Amino acid sequence: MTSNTPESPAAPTRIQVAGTAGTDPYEVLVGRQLLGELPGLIGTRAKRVAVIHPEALAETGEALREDLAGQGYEAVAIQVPNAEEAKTAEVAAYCWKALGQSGFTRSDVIVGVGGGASTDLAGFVAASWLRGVRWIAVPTTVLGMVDAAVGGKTGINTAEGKNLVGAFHPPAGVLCDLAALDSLPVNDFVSGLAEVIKAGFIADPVILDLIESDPAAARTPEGPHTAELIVRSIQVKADVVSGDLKESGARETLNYGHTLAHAIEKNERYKWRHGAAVSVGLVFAAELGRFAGRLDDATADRHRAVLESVGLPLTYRGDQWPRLVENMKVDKKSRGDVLRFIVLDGLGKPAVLEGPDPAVLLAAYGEVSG
Ligand SMILES: NC(=O)c1ccc[n+]([C@@H]2O[C@H](COP(=O)([O-])OP(=O)(O)OC[C@H]3O[C@@H](n4cnc5c(N)ncnc54)[C@H](O)[C@@H]3O)[C@@H](O)[C@H]2O)c1
Ligand SMILES: O=C(O)C(=O)C[C@@H](O)[C@H](O)[C@H](O)COP(=O)(O)O
Ligand SMILES: [Zn+2]
Repeated sequence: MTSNTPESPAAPTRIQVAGTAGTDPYEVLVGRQLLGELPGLIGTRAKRVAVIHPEALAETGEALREDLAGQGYEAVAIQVPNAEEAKTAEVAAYCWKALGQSGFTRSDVIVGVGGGASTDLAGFVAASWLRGVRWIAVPTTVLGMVDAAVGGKTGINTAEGKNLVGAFHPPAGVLCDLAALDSLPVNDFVSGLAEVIKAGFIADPVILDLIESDPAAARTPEGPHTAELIVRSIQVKADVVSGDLKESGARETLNYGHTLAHAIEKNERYKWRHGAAVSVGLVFAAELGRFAGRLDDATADRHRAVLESVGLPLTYRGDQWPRLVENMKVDKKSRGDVLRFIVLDGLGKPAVLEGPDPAVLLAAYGEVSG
């Protein structure tokens, strides 16, 4: 990837997401200085635009609001808490109130700016307001760009579990401005790499090769492969959701590592970053595949090695297993009382493991107990 000057940004990479289940297709753009794309995505019918952004991006949110107001829209900025504190029914209700007070109609548009938590909330507000208004995602974290903003899963958490309330409501477009990553704290940058590595294991091993070639560089926005890692991961997600928006089959593979990850997040009252929990969940899923006799040792071991090389966690508290099993029961892949996991039958070969023997589950957990 070549660098570009402020005067002449290189043309963005465009990744297509097909419309399925009666939804429209859309594009994910990756590049720099992409906000000029917003008016085209907002369209001519909108009179009002609501910019939902986290506290950490107060200046960005206000600048965007001013810019849109300068273009003639009635623009409001709705500031929400950072991270998982935004993914609550109370914050969604706060957003609904702001939309109601601004007279927001079905032809108006929401712009969700921020990390995955902010775009999950903004998308959910868009899905629920007037039973669905258009929205545009402007992800500003690695994780948001490669995963959360793409694919139309929107939602909030409840005390009982992660993302338990939500809707499939794809955006009209996704703008990934790589410059946003410059202000991201390193822990948040690295946390996003867990989903990048997930994409590598389930579908695109070149991702793993690129990270393994220089793990220290992979931890930074300036890394030589950062843009390629992001584009490749988005392509993996786009390919899957283009064929299965509502997770009736192939989309479950994107949940690799998430059954345990979400149980950990709930156990930590959503104070852990999602990517950190996914990292532990990926090691667990690899061990589960190995103990179930489905995954070879080399590929299972590679999980631990590549995750550790970028500084992601590999273990969780050994004494929490009974609580984690309880938490996993509300995983969205569960059917009745049967737990279902995504495991690998080999590199790039994700598959479902249904109702594993509790002894196998415990053995796999033994490998991630710290
Ligand atoms: N919908 C999906 O398909 C999907 C996929 C993966 C993850 N998710 C969700 O995404 C969330 C995690 O997203 P995340 O890792 O982006 O975390 P996050 O949204 O919590 O963001 C992390 C922190 O960084 C701040 N921030 C965001 N952009 C910044 C920037 N450019 N500079 C400085 N600070 C910035 C945020 O305000 C927050 O405090 C979880 O809730 C997870 O469930 C959803
Ligand atoms: O897009 C998907 O599908 C995924 O599973 C991607 C996950 O990385 C993401 O964390 C998603 O929000 C999890 O969904 P959930 O349905 O298990 O809540
Ligand atoms: Zn995830």
